[in-house]
Amino acid sequence: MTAQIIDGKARAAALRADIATHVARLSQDHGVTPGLAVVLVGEDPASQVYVRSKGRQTVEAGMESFEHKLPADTSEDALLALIDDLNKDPQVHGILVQLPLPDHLDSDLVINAIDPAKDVDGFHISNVGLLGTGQDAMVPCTPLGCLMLLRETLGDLSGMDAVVIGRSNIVGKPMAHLLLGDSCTVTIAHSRTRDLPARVAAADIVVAAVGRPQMVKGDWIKPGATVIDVGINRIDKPEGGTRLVGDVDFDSVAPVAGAITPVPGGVGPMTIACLLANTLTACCRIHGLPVPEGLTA
Ligand SMILES: Nc1nc2c(c(=O)[nH]1)N[C@@H](CN(C=O)c1ccc(C(=O)N[C@@H](CCC(=O)O)C(=O)O)cc1)CN2
Repeated sequence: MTAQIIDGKARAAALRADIATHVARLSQDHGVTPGLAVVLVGEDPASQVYVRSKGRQTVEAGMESFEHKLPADTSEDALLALIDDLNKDPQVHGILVQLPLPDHLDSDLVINAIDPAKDVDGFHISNVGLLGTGQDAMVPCTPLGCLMLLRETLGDLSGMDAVVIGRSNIVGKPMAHLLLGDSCTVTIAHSRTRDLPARVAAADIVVAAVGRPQMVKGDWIKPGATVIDVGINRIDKPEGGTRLVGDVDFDSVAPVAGAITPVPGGVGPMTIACLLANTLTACCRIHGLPVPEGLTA
């Protein structure tokens, strides 16, 4: 068996095109343009790339982009004051603070200062609680993107056995809640999990979000399973230079799995497309307008 390659890049492009259509209609019919504010503290090179992509794709979708780039030594008070301004700004419907923040800043404190209605990352404790109790929440972008890819690949997920490897607040935990919401039987595995290969071998769906390059091997995988690789790891190439790999050993897993996301070009592009989806959702909710179908969990 050779796995179907799940083309996240193409799926993300289609989602962005759909969002752009809705944004144009929103402006025309209601005179409202969704606005996304992205806050970057410091000069982490990867974060700079992601923030640039977010700004570009926001504008391409017809939305307003507000970028706030702050020096690495920005104080917590200054950052909280900026968030307070953005919470009050009627042009801003979505607020995102790029992570990781420099060590002297308390991420939880900063995230929980964002108005939950504008929390397009879905990291605010209110949105975490709403998702955990099956209510309408802003859903974290990466897990939302994974869910969209899974539904498109498999259709109804009900009754399937899913393993989520990784228990982060950004991916692992919300992913598990989303799969549970779609009536999967969910195992959350982590660094202390005993006999991880055996647990993975029992799963119809494997979501790897552990941050360890090529950890999940082909002989762990149930033949025909769907494998979603959230990892983005840069490793050295034997001939010099570097390349991106996921948390899944693609070469050994692809011949066994039924479907698999590549890295790059799988989950990553869906993260930013879902950020735009969440911004449109937040804008509609704030203005009391119906949220277009297909953007939320
Ligand atoms: N506030 C947030 N911070 C971070 C998030 C997040 O969702 N919210 N996620 C990650 C980084 N991230 C977006 O911010 C992100 C990561 C990767 C990609 C992506 O498209 N990756 C490409 C490869 C890119 C490359 O060449 O390096 C791919 O997988 O094809 C988009 C967004 C941490 N911080």
